[in-house]
Amino acid sequence: MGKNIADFGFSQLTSTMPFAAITKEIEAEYAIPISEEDLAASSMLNHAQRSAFNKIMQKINANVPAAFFIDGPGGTGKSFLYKALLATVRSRGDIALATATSGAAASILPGGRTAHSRFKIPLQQEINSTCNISKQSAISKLVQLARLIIWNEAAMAKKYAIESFDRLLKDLLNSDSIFGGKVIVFGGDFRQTLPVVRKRQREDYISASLVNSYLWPHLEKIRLTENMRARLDPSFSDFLLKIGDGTEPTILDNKIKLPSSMLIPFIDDTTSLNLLINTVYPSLFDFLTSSSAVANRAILSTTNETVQEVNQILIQRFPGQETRYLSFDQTLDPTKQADHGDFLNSIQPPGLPPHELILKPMCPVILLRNLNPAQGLCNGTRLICLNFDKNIIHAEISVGIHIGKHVFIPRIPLHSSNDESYPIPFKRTQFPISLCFAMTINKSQGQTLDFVGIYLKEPVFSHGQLYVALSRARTSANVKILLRSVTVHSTETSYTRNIVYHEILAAAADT
Ligand SMILES: Nc1ncnc2c1ncn2[C@@H]1O[C@H](COP(=O)(O)OP(=O)(O)OP(=O)(O)O)[C@@H](O)[C@H]1O
Repeated sequence: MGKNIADFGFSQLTSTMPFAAITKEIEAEYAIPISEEDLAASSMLNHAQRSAFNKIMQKINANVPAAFFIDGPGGTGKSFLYKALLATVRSRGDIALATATSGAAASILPGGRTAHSRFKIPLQQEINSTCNISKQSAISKLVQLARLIIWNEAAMAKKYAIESFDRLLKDLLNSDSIFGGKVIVFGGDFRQTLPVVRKRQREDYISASLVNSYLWPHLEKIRLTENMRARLDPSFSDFLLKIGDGTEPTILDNKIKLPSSMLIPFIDDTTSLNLLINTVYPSLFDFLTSSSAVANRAILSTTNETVQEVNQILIQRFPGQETRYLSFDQTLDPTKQADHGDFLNSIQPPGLPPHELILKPMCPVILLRNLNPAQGLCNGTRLICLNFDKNIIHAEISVGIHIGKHVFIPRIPLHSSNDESYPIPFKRTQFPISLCFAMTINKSQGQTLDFVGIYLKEPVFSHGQLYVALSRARTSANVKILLRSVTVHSTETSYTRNIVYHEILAAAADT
């Protein structure tokens, strides 16, 4: 599974520290495995990655304040660079904290946690919101010891979250310097999806973005440009960049034309969806023998409804005996239970597992909560189910550094979010997982997949979605898209909407 700091002869560090400082969090950081692959990454960097690596390591070595933003289109090796930095710093016996905006992006980094859970950043941020960490806390000690803090997918974070992180570090470290004088590496790509905002208005996305923060001018920008994911298919790489930059010409009704080689022909809804499913998953029996090969395939779609539609079809076709788990849904106000119980069973609020969870041995699922980040169980971790008990599911992690690890998933109470479209506050007791033959485009951000199906029953509805979906694959031959025909004229089935907020890209390019 790899080495940890102790294997590099630094175990004495913990024994020379004051006892009070040897907190659970610090021990957990020292126990993070350092894989041979990540250690070797620093010798495999391309020219721009190497220059970034050297610049950042120089600040760490000199122990001087620095705040960077690694800016690069999808696939240019931002995560690869973070892994090289984390492995290098950790192998010297130092602490490097790995965080990301989303659980899925955090799960890609060894020891990764969401920045919100690591720094107790309030989920509903306002201007001047503060993190809930005292100077005497374990996390405060961890921050003081950290030589490097990485925040991946920062373009997806609300500026107020990053501003409250800045205030937290200044407070914990008694410093007026930006981020308390630590070496901080943010990274992301403003071509990809932006922070989730309630009203989904263009101006709300723009004002919530880090590029509109007082911090943005203080971050030293480092640009990566070579698409390492799609380097074997340069014309695909160029096409992706045009989609991301919004420079692919719009032809019909403000839509772009997709290459016919990437399209699943539209015949009718059912036939074409079947074609897409059979192309992405030609043999579901393969799951029974090779969990990792098939775990790297997925159908991506825009909404939870279309994702569920595909997952339900696939679990029915999946071989094996099904186990059915029904959730127990309770209104927070017990007097409302009788009126709303059945209704709650019928709804599927974002972020909650379904009321009816149908699973089979070896089927792929995704975790919806941070259960135990140190053990690889983050919101976004993908798993393969093994055995089912009444209140526990035995599963195996199928991607990332904890791949192959056997884990147990408990049934737990989960609260609905404060979403206006679901006005009755309630809790659902269910396993915090959902099937992941299909997942939302937003959940796939940060992942490299062997084969990607894109199901656009409705066109994309926000900035960067089409780009994120397309850029998960390494070659154009490994992407198939199904566009639903809105009219009977089948010629229109090769056109789709691409939403790009040029003002965000312009602000991000302006250093
Ligand atoms: N220097 C390198 N040598 C070999 N492979 C590399 C190198 N840099 C990146 N890669 C590979 O290219 C793929 C994309 O890299 P990575 O996931 O780090 O990109 P990214 O910029 O983080 O992408 P995204 O923005 O989509 O999350 C990965 O499979 C990674 O292992």
